[in-house]
Amino acid sequence: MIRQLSYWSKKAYLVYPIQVLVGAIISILVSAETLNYQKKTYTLLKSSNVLNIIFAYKANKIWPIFFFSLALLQIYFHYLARLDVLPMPISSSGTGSTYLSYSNRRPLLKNRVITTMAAQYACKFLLKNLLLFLSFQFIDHVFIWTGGQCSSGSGTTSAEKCRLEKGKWYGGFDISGHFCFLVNISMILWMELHLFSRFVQAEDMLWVVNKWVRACLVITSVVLLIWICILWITAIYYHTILEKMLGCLMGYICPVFIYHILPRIELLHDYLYI
Ligand SMILES: CCCCCCCCCCCCCCCC(=O)SCCNC(=O)CCNC(=O)[C@H](O)C(C)(C)COP(=O)(O)O
Ligand SMILES: Nc1ncnc2c1ncn2[C@@H]1O[C@H](COP(=O)(O)O)[C@@H](OP(=O)(O)O)[C@H]1O
Repeated sequence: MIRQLSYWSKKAYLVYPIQVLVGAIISILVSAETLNYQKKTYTLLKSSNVLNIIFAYKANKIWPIFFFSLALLQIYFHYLARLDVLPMPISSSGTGSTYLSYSNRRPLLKNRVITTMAAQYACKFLLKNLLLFLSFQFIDHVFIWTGGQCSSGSGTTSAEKCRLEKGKWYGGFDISGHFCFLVNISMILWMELHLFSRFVQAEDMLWVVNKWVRACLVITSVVLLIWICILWITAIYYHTILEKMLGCLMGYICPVFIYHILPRIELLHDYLYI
């Protein structure tokens, strides 16, 4: 399972542009009338469908659960890998395997591993929120500058606030918030799954992956697949091709900053990476 996860999490970044491309082809080949009829007929295609409500509009409430679960897993496995004596299962008096007691603990190194990685994940979380905040400021202002508005009459410049006011967000160039948001949060989890599976294999710690670890990885993967399903609907039934392309492109802002730029900031390297 770990090996498959390492492979698919490495390839995941290709899925979203392919969805935009396939969705564009379908939206060209299938008439707008047919797509609009299907959108109005099938519940799963409507904005109010339960998947969209729970896994898109409330994604900022569920995403931290998976992010910090993977963070804790990474910290735990890095902590174990830094111990001199890993807990090797040994047969005992028939009461199931017990573990060697840890020896040669190096408190300083143990603490440094935990504190450094905790700082790393705190920084990743803050950076994700900051970059998404700025991205949605950009998306919403482009919409307003291109003549868009909210039908609630409040004059809000936020699509989210407009929706909460039960208004209609119409009239402007509407870069896909679903693609921008769901690709960003998905790519962060894919990157964390990749880093974890690669570390477990590199440190030969596959035997530490118990049923609880596997359950965490499987549930996270299922949610990522649900977000891919939601984006198939977005890719086929919503937005213009350019709005989806730009939304998808903006979906890589967080992964690029967090996993390619941040690790290369020398000033922070000693504080965030071990
Ligand atoms: C190098 C060290 C860096 C550390 C960072 C230091 C600075 C930290 C500051 C962090 C705080 C930032 C303040 C902003 C906090 C937020 O606003 S977080 C929320 C960001 N916004 C989103 O996540 C928007 C999500 N969008 C939605 O949910 C949308 O409703 C939707 C689902 C995409 C649907 O879009 P519609 O257009 O409404 O259809
Ligand atoms: N997968 C999906 N399922 C249902 N509705 C979707 C969707 N993707 C986008 N939409 C809808 O398309 C509109 C623009 O979405 P976004 O800008 O976030 O990509 C939003 O509708 P509303 O305008 O009714 O809120 C959103 O709910």
